[in-house]
Amino acid sequence: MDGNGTLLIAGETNELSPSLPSYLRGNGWIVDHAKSLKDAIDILKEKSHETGLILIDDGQDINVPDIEKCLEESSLSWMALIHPNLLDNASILQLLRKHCYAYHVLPGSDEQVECILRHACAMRRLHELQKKNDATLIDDYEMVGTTASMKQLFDTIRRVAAVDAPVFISGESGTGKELAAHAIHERSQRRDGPFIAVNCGALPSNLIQSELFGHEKGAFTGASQRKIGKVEAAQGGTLFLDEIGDLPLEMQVNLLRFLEDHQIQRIGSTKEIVVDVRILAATHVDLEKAVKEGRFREDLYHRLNVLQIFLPPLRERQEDIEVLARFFFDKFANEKACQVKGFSQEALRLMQCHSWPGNIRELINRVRRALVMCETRLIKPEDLGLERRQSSRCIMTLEQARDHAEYEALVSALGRNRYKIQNAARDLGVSRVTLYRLMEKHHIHREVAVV
Ligand SMILES: Nc1ncnc2c1ncn2[C@@H]1O[C@H](COP(=O)(O)OP(=O)(O)OP(=O)(O)O)[C@@H](O)[C@H]1O
Repeated sequence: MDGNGTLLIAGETNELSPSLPSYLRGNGWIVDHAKSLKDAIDILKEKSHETGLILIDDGQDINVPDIEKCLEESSLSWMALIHPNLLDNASILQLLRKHCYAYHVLPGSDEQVECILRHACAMRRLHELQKKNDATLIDDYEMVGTTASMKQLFDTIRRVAAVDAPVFISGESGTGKELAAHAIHERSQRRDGPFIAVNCGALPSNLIQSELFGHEKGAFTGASQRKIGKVEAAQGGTLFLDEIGDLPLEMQVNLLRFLEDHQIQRIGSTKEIVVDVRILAATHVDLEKAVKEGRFREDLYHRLNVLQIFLPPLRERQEDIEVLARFFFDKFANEKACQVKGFSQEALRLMQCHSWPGNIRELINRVRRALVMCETRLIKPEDLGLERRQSSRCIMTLEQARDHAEYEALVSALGRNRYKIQNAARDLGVSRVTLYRLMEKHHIHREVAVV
């Protein structure tokens, strides 16, 4: 590790290793020392450290929730120094597993402790470096993307944000249409005005008129109050009309009229109100087809379709899958300290092969689920709910294809022979020793195998 690491020591060192802080300082560490957990939490709130050393002695009343609070306060790399008696304490062991990079049982020499701290600090720096590399790929509205199509999209967003014309955003469900609309608004001159989103598909047809344009008190049965519609609420800002393809034909006429004269009338009123909004519309259906089939007005289509943005499906953005997965992993893992450190190679490979019908929304859900399900340091395919079965759309090198075929042949022979090693080995034309070696290579568990 190059340079000095920053370290917070939490706990009283006097009886344990009185020389430790000065030893570490002497070796170039920048050390803060909090004698109590409460002081440690206060310091962590103010200052960031790369590494933490928490001392858990047996003599005191062990307060597990307080220790956990301290370990969760910051995402630094923790090492624990614990009294040997605590190795029987299930809650302490769970804390170590969940929050610490490493632990050492007392007594530990200053050299040993420093060696572990150096590793912890190096891992922390590696993690930060990777985050920084990924972060450079994140646009400033938290839209992640590395592929050429995403870079082009970010560029288009910047361009369309600079003008005030309507934008038509298309793309499959979950590809980020609403996020793109937000990004346009945030970069436009209207950023200080409201951003109002309306899901045209979710509105019952009898309420759409009032929802969009508002109504006066007593305009119809049940209209006990004046209601400002979404269009008026977006005054000075941006109105995002999601699922515009689901807007009933009669409402399409009203919307077209508004787009032409920028005036609305609340139901039950004859007063024209001028509303200055920018319209962004989105759909996941083929609107041109809807126009051809007479379900969508052609004049409205052309009004909305001045500028276009297309959000590509995730399966066509292979390089983005891993970057996005890591982005959401960091986002959710940081919400709570957890023992999961990343994705296994197999999980990453299967993510590349999956067709992602739900696009980024599906990826988010799978990563969240994996963080809950995962019981090891690395997320496995099953934690993500992805099958090990290979999808035909995955791009593989010859070596990967061979590897995969080998795995499939092993699993199928073992399954056919109910995990009887001798029989499976005979079917495969290999020795038992070779079969064992191959099972180990592919992480096929021997516990279920019968010799
Ligand atoms: N490039 C991206 N980087 C980071 N997060 C993204 C990106 N694109 C989409 N997301 C996230 O994915 C989720 C789905 O995005 P969004 O709601 O914008 O999709 P949509 O296309 O509008 O979906 P629908 O058609 O179902 O309304 C959101 O949580 C959004 O923040």
